[in-house]
Amino acid sequence: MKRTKSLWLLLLVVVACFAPWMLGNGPQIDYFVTLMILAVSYAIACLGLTVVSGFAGQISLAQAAFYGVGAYSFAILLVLHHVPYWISVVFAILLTLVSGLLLGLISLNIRSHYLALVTIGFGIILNLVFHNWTDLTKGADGIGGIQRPWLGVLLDNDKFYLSFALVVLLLTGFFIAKLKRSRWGRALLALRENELAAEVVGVDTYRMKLVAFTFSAVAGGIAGIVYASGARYISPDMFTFEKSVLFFAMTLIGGSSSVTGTVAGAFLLTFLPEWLRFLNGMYLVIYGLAIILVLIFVPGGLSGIAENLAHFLRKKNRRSNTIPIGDVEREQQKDVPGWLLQADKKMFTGSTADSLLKVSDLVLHFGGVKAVDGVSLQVLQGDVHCVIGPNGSGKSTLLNLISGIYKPQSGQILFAGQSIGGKKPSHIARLGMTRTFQNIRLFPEMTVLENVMVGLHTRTSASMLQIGFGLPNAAKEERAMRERAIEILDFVGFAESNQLAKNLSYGQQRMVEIARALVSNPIILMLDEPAAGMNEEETRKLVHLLKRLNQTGLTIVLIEHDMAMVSSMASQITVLDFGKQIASGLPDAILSDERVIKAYLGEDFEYASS
Ligand SMILES: Nc1ncnc2c1ncn2[C@@H]1O[C@H](COP(=O)(O)OP(=O)(O)OP(=O)(O)O)[C@@H](O)[C@H]1O
Repeated sequence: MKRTKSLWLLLLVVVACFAPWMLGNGPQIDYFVTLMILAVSYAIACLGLTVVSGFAGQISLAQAAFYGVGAYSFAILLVLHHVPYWISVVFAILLTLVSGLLLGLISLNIRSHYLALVTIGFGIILNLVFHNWTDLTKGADGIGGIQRPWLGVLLDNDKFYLSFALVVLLLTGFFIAKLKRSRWGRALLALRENELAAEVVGVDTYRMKLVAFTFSAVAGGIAGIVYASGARYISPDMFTFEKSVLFFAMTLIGGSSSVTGTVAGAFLLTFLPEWLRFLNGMYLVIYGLAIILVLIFVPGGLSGIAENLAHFLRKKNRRSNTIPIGDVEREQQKDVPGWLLQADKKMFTGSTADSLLKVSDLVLHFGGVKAVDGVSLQVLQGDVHCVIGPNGSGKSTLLNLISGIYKPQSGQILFAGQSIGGKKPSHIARLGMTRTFQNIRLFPEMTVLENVMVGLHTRTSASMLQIGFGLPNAAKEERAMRERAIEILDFVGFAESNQLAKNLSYGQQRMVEIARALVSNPIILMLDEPAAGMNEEETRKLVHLLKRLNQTGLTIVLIEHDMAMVSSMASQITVLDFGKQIASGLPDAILSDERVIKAYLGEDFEYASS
């Protein structure tokens, strides 16, 4: 498979090197070659946008600014300061990297349309710099006499330069395509799909945003260098806000998270105005209208059309092979994956007698609402510790505090002896505490397998460069991740994992969320009302699964209203009411406690000790 992809790349590089020479000669061809060089540079810039907007879901309207930073810093060094060609290239890329990092840092806590506005402002400021810092940039006059790379005479020929630019585009495209199918790509997609869920399974979303902005800036910078060297002249008019909008439109029309789609979109929107020129004054209207119609009627862009077609053809020939969620017979025959066994967890925590999780006097008030008001509890290794209480009593808030979603106003949370109060959710996940949500939070546009593989982000380490350049250790790690995710999915009852998470039934989605939380082999699994919305059969399977997991030594914190489930599973119970803990201890004592019956269980509750 890997060899096939490398052969494809080689073949395309060969085609890119020779195709321009097949074009013949003449002024029309010269113009076509010039446009092709422009389109290639646009496509590289748009690939950067694919990473930040398509993968990571961060709206960026500053891509023309990075295109400009790359072009200007390269031209200034090369032409005005006579720095050698490749040293100018390296410094120009480093400068765009820094500017991308800067925009990323500015944008960390800003979302949606506010983020779009910030990126517009960033782009406008840089364009003003290109225009007005005349000592540095030569202002509106621009910089001319930009040379081409080292093959001198040969690259002076536009056709040869086009071959060179096409090879740069191919390498960038392959690098990004590889990235998309890796731990980095999945983490970026998870950030786009559900930022909170990504954080809770261990993806450091701040870091991912910085990575996305920096990567997109570098691609923009490379594109700017390719353009500047190709056109031999640059001026500020080339790097305006309108150009950023054009890049955005190209990416959307192509299909924002598709590499081939983005490249197709860039070429289409570069050549479309030329094809429509016969319409004279009307061509811009038709061009604009065509873009609007595509965006309205084909929201997935060109790649969306191709995907739908492929999906339709595949569906025609396929039977569903997803194992129904209630298939307990099958589940009982499945072994618990070896890596989920207790030995690992003992090693991590030392003694089994220690309390794994200790919460003391935890407080979080929302204005006048005392959501959590001085709660203390201890979870021992191997426990199923249930937290129960009436609606609004503070159970989810307690879990949000423990998993790092909220910062406590006071009190302490110790996990395996370490204070974790106020730490980021991704940090807590890395330590070995994972969770599911009351309202399921999957990554809907990702497949079941990808959803679960995101859960392994904290347990893997291949760098972007190792992945992009296809180094063996990265490929090996990717295979191991895939195997492990398939193993845990198989264990929870999924034989087929290539469907999108959004297409699953409610009960199946719950199971995928649990598999995603389990795949990193956590020390504690925290579940917020996992049986909510499940039918009897699904709940039965869930209880069976959780019991088996607990038997492997997995410690479970369970918030649940289903008292049959609580009674059958709990080894300890904590009861909350109005944010206060009204009882905590063994199930026998708690479920027959007068205060608990009065506040929550009701007089009709009958406890059958198991
Ligand atoms: N982000 C928030 N901002 C303001 N108030 C909040 C917030 N989150 C929770 N609350 C309030 O805190 C209280 C406790 O809510 P919480 O969701 O923790 O209760 P719960 O026991 O999990 O309830 P349920 O069983 O219905 O899920 C409620 O009054 C709720 O309205």
